[in-house]
Amino acid sequence: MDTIESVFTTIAETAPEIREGLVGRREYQEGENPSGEEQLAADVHADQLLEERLLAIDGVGSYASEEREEIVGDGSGLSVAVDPLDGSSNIKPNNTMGTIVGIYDAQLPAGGHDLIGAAYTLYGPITTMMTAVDDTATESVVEDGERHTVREDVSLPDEPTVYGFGGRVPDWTDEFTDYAREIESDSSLKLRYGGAMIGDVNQVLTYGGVFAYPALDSASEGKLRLQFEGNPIAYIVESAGGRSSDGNESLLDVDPDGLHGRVPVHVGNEGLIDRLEAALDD
Ligand SMILES: O=P(O)(O)OC[C@H]1O[C@](O)(COP(=O)(O)O)[C@@H](O)[C@@H]1O
Ligand SMILES: [Mg+2]
Ligand SMILES: [Mg+2]
Repeated sequence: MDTIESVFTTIAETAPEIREGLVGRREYQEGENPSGEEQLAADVHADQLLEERLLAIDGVGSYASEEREEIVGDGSGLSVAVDPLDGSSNIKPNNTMGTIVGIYDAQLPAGGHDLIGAAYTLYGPITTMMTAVDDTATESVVEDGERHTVREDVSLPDEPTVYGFGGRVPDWTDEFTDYAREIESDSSLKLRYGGAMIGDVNQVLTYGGVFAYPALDSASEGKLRLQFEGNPIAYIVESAGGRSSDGNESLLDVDPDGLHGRVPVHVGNEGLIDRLEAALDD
């Protein structure tokens, strides 16, 4: 099995333990992650499991995660960049969460064009997984840590129907606000925002539409991290025939600003992202 497939298999095999490990780990603990955010015991538990399992894979030489300052490993072979638990603020209200992995054929921090594979697992009513390699996305149901393919060559529906925008409305820039008003008044689109990027992106990949966590007046780089969230999600959405943008260009073209650098994230149907870039260009 090649290293990319081994990473996907390891993420699927670890999913039940991460999911079961949520119980009893819903409290914030001492300390912050490198982005200055509080850490849940569940974040740290998932991070520890994934570091151990992924670094044990032949061909994986570096492990980095949003939960730890430094890269771990001997730097040989491929690098994996992980968001062990995306949407962890959703744990208390028992809403969706997920795990994201980007597989880079380069030392980190790296640009999106160094990605050779990406995946996420979604802990929803059931556990599903989206994997992307060689410009093709595949959706699986994960049962007892085993992947069962349910959608091959995933592609965004031509007629989009959902949108979800993060950040507080009063904090949106004027240009993004104009775009949001245009989207809200489009009768073919309805609001679907769950507070976990992975759940919101999976809706876009299922129904077609747009997800954004945009630049804010208070945070010009937005909230999401290029290495662990922006790049892998862009790789997956673009593999499904969609587009990604930091507001100006594909996220995969953005030069990394350190390991934990943030970036405005917009992903979805090509037409909706084209309209976003036009709106931000005004
Ligand atoms: O709470 P906010 O500001 O709406 O932010 C929601 C966003 O923050 C995140 O939860 C950040 O991810 P983490 O939970 O991995 O830190 C995204 O999943 C989500 O899109
Ligand atoms: Mg996240
Ligand atoms: Mg996280």
